[in-house]
Amino acid sequence: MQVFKFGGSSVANANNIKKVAAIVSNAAKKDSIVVVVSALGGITDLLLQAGKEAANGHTVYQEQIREIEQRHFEAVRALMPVASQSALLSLVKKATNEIEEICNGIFLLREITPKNLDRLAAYGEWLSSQIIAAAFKQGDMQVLWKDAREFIFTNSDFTNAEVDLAITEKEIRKYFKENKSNVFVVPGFIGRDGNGVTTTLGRGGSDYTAALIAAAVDATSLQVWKDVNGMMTADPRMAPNAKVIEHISYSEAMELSHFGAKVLYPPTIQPVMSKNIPLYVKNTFAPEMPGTIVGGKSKELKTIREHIVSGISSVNNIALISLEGSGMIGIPGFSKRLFEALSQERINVVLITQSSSEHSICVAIDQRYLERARLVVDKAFADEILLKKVEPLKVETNLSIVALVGEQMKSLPGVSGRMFGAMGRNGINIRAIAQGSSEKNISTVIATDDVRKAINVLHEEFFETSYKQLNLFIMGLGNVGAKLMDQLKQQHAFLKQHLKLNVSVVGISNSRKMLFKEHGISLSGWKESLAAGEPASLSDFTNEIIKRNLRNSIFVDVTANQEVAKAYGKLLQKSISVVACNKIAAASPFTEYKKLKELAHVYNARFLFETNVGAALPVIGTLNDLRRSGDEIKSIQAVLSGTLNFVFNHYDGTRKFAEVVKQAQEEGYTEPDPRLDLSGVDVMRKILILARESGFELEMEDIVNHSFMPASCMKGSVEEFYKCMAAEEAHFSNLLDAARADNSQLKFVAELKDGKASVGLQHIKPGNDLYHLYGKDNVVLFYTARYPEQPLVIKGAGAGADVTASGVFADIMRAANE
Ligand SMILES: NC(=O)C1=CN([C@@H]2O[C@H](COP(=O)(O)OP(=O)(O)OC[C@H]3O[C@@H](n4cnc5c(N)ncnc54)[C@H](O)[C@@H]3O)[C@@H](O)[C@H]2O)C=CC1
Ligand SMILES: N[C@@H](CC=O)C(=O)O
Repeated sequence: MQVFKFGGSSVANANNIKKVAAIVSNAAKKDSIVVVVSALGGITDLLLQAGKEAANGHTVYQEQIREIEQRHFEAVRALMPVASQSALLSLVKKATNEIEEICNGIFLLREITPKNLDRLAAYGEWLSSQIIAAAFKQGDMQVLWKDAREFIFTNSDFTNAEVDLAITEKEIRKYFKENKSNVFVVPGFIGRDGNGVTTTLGRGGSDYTAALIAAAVDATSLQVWKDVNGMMTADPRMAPNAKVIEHISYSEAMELSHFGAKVLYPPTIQPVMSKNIPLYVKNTFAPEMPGTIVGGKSKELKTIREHIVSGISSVNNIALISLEGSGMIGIPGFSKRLFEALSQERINVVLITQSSSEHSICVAIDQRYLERARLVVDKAFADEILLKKVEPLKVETNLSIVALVGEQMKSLPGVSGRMFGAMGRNGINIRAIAQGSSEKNISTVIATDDVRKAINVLHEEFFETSYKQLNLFIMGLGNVGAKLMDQLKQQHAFLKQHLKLNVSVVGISNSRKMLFKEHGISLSGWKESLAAGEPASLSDFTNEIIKRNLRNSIFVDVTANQEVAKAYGKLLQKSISVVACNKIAAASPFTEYKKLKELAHVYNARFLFETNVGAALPVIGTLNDLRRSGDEIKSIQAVLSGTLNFVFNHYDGTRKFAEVVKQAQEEGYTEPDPRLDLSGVDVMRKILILARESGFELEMEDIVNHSFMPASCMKGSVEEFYKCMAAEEAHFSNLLDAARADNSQLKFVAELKDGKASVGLQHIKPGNDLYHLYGKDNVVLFYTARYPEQPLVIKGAGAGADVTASGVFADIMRAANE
């Protein structure tokens, strides 16, 4: 004999019931089947609402009862031939009349009791089972209908009654021994107490009815048919990549169902586990799918199992209550009194942690019972609170529990480390932790706002063999930003295939417009979409990043804007990594630069700015590697301006100096404001950043700038700057002539020596390491303790949108792989 249970959505209407009939008819060809059914989807809620509306004096309950009636009438008419409908229609009518009479009574009294609620709710399963049994009889099945109240006996704890297992098992066995049929149909969820009054087994209790029957008759299997393909590794509404769990042990299934996986009603597992009956979770709408097998032989489990963790579950509406005080240390009985107080109020304890110092006990409860808990606990410890041995109950709300479940976790060190590491890198603050010694479940209490992110982060960490999701927010879509978008588009498939990274650009902004798309902005049509976006606002953009709270979020600053640089701190504090080619933050006052680094460290985020010096050349990374390995930077000599190198390489007297500068700007080497390059400020920023990364606490004001520009050209607008350079052509040609006369080339050189930095134009002779530097190249010479005479040299293109974008891209990959 097998027991099949069909849930509310599986029997929501006639079409679905026909699918159920096909499944049962097929199975009944080989075995005798007990079918336990829920109420038609939504009917239990309607019944309870009708009762509550009546108690509140609202006549809307009458409409709700008509709706209940109509739903059942429709099912009867669609399932039964006209000639056989009348008996069933009058059964529905009789039942809805009774429901109405009960509600009329409640309406008059303006009072509803748990007993009445159970009486009302029971009509749902009773009616559905009658209709389904009649529908089955239309086919080739021999069918017996049986009211579960005749063999499920409970106490009188209405709405959540406790089953008397011994009598129930005996009565079920007796019935199925004495009655033979191909198919039995039984209403789930309902039972009766010692006085013969109807009770219910708690919401979802039909699963339990089926499990009780399966255990009592020693069924070969229990099949729970749902509208999902099985138990999932996580709630698919939260984690779109959740997968069906093929095979899971009873205790894992129990842990998962206790912690919010609504697929199985928690008490369901115990009866089948005690008899080692395999439980299948299957999909009524895709019966060909294998579903999930709960239970079975452990040997089989180990070979099938791919993952250390079986599933991730969560439960919302949690409050943490903490009892703290120095008076608790070393004195037995505090926890006993706390739990007794909670139990008196029938407050269920969901999770417990106690510090080894015994200074505090922290308990997670359903948030609905918070006020009751506060009152009862403060009352229980009133004397100690008065004597200041214990503090009044501390309370935190809007929390959730997210738990990893898996039997294999206990044999593997490092699972909790991976769990906390992944959550920490994503800025998820863990308020409390619990892990039982069985190590089947590691539970964390976190803010409810972080639940979606946490589930996805953990799913990625423990289940994603396919890919890791990366969410980018890019601000600044000018020369460099646009190239970055091109490169992301070009590499998208490669990253997914080879690095298992799915990169989505979720937000973009230039100074005019901004745009967000959670599942990724099209990398082909982004320009048009951005043009149609909403007006840009830095604060709205950054707030939106925080609000979206997506895992593996990276903010990419491709502007040259000071205000944008000021927003990094706010993002880092939310564990959102920052990748910047904007140099303003790293060249800001030392305290601010240091603070950003500290924030990144404290909040487990990355603050990366490799392109601040030498575009994509590995300058900062190399410097960091040298220092990390214990080397010491003695001095640096460098040509760090692609623009100035380009200008002095191309200025040969055949064209005006201003024209060559214009060409550098047009080719995308200059800063958005080219005066920053020509004045030497851009190079000052770069040597400042190198000095700081070398360990020196320098400020911009400490850097000596031997500017070669006429002071008059640095006043006014960019247009006036160009006009002034044209007018001062003689000044620039004199510089060139002097260098030629000295058999030298002009190079704008940055130096750091003995903690002091300077920048300025120099005559560089053939043979000098800085001499052979073409186009827009940069060169950096590091003299260190380990490179005392022959420097470590880094050389190559130091400006240009394409190379800079590739440097930004590389920083994004570094942040992603952290
Ligand atoms: N061009 C190069 O070779 C290199 C450039 N960089 C840095 O790259 C950055 C960008 O340079 P380019 O792309 O050439 O500049 P760009 O002027 O072409 O682009 C800047 C973009 O930032 C946007 N923007 C400015 N303020 C904004 C705000 N408040 N909110 C949103 N968007 C804003 C502008 O609308 C524009 O789309 C600069 O910081 C520069 O120092 C760094 C290394 C090399
Ligand atoms: N404007 C800069 C670009 C890179 O930082 C330069 O010319 O070097």
